[in-house]
Amino acid sequence: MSAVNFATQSDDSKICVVMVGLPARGKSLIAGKAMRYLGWVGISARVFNVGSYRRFSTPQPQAAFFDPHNEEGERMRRAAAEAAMADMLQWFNAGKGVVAILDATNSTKERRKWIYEKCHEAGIEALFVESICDDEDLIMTNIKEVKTTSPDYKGQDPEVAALDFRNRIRNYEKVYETIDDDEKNYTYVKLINVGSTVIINQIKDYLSSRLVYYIQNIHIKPRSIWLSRHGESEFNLTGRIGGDSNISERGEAYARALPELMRKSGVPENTKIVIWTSTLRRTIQSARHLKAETGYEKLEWKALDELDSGVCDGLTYEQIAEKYPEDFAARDEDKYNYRYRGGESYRDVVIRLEPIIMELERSENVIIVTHQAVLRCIYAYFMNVPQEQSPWMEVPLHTLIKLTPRAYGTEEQRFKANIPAVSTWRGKGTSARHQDFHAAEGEKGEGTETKH
Ligand SMILES: Nc1ncnc2c1ncn2[C@@H]1O[C@H](COP(=O)(O)OP(=O)(O)OP(=O)(O)O)[C@@H](O)[C@H]1O
Repeated sequence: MSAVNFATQSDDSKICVVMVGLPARGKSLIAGKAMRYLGWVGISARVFNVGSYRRFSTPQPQAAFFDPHNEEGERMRRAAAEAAMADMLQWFNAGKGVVAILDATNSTKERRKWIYEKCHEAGIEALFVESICDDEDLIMTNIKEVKTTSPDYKGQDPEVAALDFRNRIRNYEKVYETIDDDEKNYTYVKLINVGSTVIINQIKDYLSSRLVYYIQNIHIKPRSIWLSRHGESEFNLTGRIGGDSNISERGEAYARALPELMRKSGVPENTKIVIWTSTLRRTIQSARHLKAETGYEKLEWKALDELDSGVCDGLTYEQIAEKYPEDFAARDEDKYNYRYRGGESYRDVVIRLEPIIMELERSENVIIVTHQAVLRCIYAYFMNVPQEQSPWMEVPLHTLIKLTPRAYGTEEQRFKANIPAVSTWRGKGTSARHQDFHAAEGEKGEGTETKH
């Protein structure tokens, strides 16, 4: 494997991201997203959630359990933290772990000192991430949105659960200590009111700085991201890959249908949407009517250009199998890592898409009109699709995918334009099925699904 990513570029540091903050400050959301992002770029990461360890002994505690004067509660919470720490150290010792995320309130200086020392002894860099939020309305919304449905309150009245959770927070507030000058030797980032102010201290290595950059870009404003391949192209019709061909007549019909398809997918009133395309003709042409009819701002990104198929550019899969049989087989064997001669692999595409993902995290509503391989990589990021699976996913032509991020997952809806197109999907060990003229064949219909 010749691919390089930022995991291998950086030193071989092991990092423990230590979440800090009162309950309902988005710690688990940040932890979950960071893990998904790291997995996508190929870095082995795992979340150790102290709450789930505590649930073994105390599945449904009441607010009083978290009272600092409750000795029994304190002892059990300490035991849960120790068990999570032990598992984390064992995971690092087993050799494959690069980033562990310790998801708990870690609300006192004493607790953080204990974590810091444990990590230090084991040669692990501790990176503290504190989320501070004093917006009472937002906290109440958070409680109602995610806490009343937590396993801690299973089967309980949501109103009673919300009140109990509020009291749980009050108990934590009694002992909570924000990270301050006493801890100035630690590496930390403080996110205040969902990143409207960010304080960064003592970041030492490349991986930590990438992580901090990612975390500080996260926002929680409601928004959607729409994904579409370009309309059917002339190359699609002849089964050739790569190139910079125009869209076909049916591709043009899709381009005309796209504004209506967007409306059908549900665009909230007065929503500003930005169109992103690649620099290749087929995506620009596919977004042309959408831009003209809506007046949405449009950006062209080189990073969204299709996977570069090098010497195979302009060939059909049959021709590739004939001319480069070994390469064809090698690609089937490990499609994610296979790099076309003089071209790219999926792994290379993910690396060049990293700034796109960062920008997407910062952005609100965006429609991305791009290419099959690029779309698979972007989709894999949002839907947490494993690397070995993502290059084989079917992303049909003339279909709009709407992704809506929720607190702990992304909701997906697909909208098909009723315009036939060739299928460019190729199963392992076969040549392209580009002769199949049924965009809708065997696909998932319109529907909603949430993945975590
Ligand atoms: N930086 C933030 N500040 C405040 N709220 C946030 C932030 N990030 C995400 N949220 C919101 O917080 C809610 C998720 O809460 P989450 O479960 O992640 O909190 P938590 O801090 O892990 O709580 P707990 O300590 O109970 O596990 C979501 O509704 C999300 O929109």
